Amino acid sequence: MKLTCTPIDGVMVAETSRVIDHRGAFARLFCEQALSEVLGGRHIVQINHSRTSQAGAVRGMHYQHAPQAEMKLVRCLKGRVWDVAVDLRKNSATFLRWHAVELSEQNELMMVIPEGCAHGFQVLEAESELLYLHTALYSPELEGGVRHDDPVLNIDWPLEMMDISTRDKTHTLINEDYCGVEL
Ligand SMILES: Cc1cn([C@H]2C[C@H](O)[C@@H](COP(=O)(O)OP(=O)(O)O[C@H]3O[C@@H](C)C(=O)[C@@H](O)[C@H]3O)O2)c(=O)[nH]c1=O
Repeated sequence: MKLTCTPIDGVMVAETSRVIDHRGAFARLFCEQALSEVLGGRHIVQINHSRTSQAGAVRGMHYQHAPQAEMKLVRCLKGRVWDVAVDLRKNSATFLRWHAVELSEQNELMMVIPEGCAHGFQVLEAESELLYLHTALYSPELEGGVRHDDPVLNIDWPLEMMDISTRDKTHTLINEDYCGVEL
């Protein structure tokens, strides 16, 4: 797995590849050893999958608060998505900056999103599927969110935004008192 840094500390892109032969293909989706530098002692404790029907649909921007703050590794198994990480770490040099990468079935990239960064995505092709690897258990009471259309973040979304959940439409907007996520 080849790892590439992004302008946001800890947000990384891992390149993977599949082996193709006459029967089809074989791919390694996760390797604790190859990702040991990224994981830094963390362990994958939950694997989730989502399918999103409509192109243009946006999910996010989500994170979990301590003590269940988590690193997520995200890849697209089917279709194409515009995957976005937002830095919410209060003392980070890139506080409130975002970084986006297109993830697709073809490019086989995996986005690494560390604790204190929110994650969201827009589906570029109908019926796109994502696979998530998580380093903490799902804890609904510790979920946090920021708005995908928050003017302070000013995230570029390639398509018209649609099919957004009620929860995602109602995350609190960032104001001048916002001081970020404590880890
Ligand atoms: C995230 C999650 C949801 N659920 C349930 C709650 C709800 O009934 C249903 C759908 O949940 P949500 O609306 O939160 O699904 P969704 O908006 O797709 O949530 C996901 O969004 C992206 C951006 C992420 O980064 C993920 O970590 C996750 O937060 O599934 C679980 O049982 N386990 C989970 O880990």
